[in-house]
Order: sequence, then C-alpha cells, then structure tokens
Amino acid sequence: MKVEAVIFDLDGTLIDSIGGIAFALNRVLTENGFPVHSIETCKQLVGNGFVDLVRRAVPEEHRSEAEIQRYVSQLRAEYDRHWDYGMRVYDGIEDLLVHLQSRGIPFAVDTNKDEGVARRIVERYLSRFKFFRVSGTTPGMPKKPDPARALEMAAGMGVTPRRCIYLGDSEVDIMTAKKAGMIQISAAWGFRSPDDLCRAGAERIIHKPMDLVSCLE
Ligand SMILES: O=C(O)COP(=O)(O)O
Repeated sequence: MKVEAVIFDLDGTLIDSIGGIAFALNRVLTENGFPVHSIETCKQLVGNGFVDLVRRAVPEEHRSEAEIQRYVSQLRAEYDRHWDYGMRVYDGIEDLLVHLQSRGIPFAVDTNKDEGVARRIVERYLSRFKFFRVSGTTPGMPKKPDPARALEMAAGMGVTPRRCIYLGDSEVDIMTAKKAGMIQISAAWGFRSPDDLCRAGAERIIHKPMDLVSCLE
C-alpha cells in the first residue's frame, strides 16, 4: 500500500536524548537522597512523559501525588538547563528525512515529551526539515497511547490513517500506532531492545532509518 505520510516519535527514534534525561533525573534523585539509575535503566523508564518517568524512578514510599508533583517540577527545571547534554540525531535520520522530502511525503512528530521542549529540540537539531507539526504533551490533553494527536495530524496532512506509517521505539508507540489504525513500525536503534519490541507486539522492526524507504511502497 502506498504510504502518504510518516509520523515519528521523538526520543529514541529521531533523537538520542537519553544523556540529558538521565543527567537531569539523577540530579533530582541525588538532591532528594534517592539512589540514581544507570543510563540503561533510564532508557526503560522513558516513554510516558515526565510524570510517569518520575513515578517509576523514585522509591516506592515516595510516590504520593504531592511528592511526585514536587519532583516533576524539579526535573523540569533541571532538564531545562541540561536537555541537550549528549544529544544527537541518530545516524541515518537526516538521510531519511531528505528522502521523504524529495518524494513529497509529509512527516510530523508525536511525542510524550512536553511540547515546548520537543519544539526546541527539533528547531535546534532538525531545523532544515519541514515538519508538518511537532506535537507533544500539553496540560489537559491525553498522551500517547491515546491516538487522538496522531489521528489529528493525519487528518491535517490530508491522509487516511492506514496509509500513514507510525515509527517509534517503544511499546507506547506500538499501542498508539495500532489504536490509530496506522502502519506500525518499530525502530530498533532506540531505547528498547528488539526483544522488548517483539514482546510488545511489534509488527515490523527496522534496524536503521533508511530501512523505512523499503516500507513506503
Ligand atoms: O519523554 C518521554 O517520556 C517520551 O518521549 P517520546 O514520546 O518522544 O518517546
């Protein structure tokens, strides 16, 4: 089936952002006297936005709503200072975006990151590409795996969901793609292993960004 648009997840799919997230998170944990997490563990904790990240990262006896809210504010402040620590665009992503642009296939971002931060990242690292939209978490709006944002973007791009690829690196993205009725593809270069992705029901896994080209027809 001919693909008419591509929706990308951001963290772990377009951008390797784990350095800044882990650094900021571990500063918050240290400041509050909690044990820190390795980069590998942080990768597993990311995917559902900052509130869930904090809830998973702090010791169980410190997960009251008031405490979580306080740590989330601390994390936002730390991340604001350190968000681009070690950040890079994954190898092959720019080639893929050049390819999509040359074929006139529109693309967009759907992330559980706070929308302002997501836009800042795209502006800093991928400004030469024309994204239809960079959509992230905003107060009061449902997050992924709710497919509302993905569906809204597909409608905005004028494509039917079943002709839209949804590429992401986590189980949240797999669920979002399936709920949206889009072509679900998982990125093996991100924060989850291929085994994790298979267990989460991935229908197709690609190992490098340019492999997406063979999925476009
Ligand atoms: O910030 C997160 O938890 C996840 O962000 P993502 O949706 O771009 O993977």
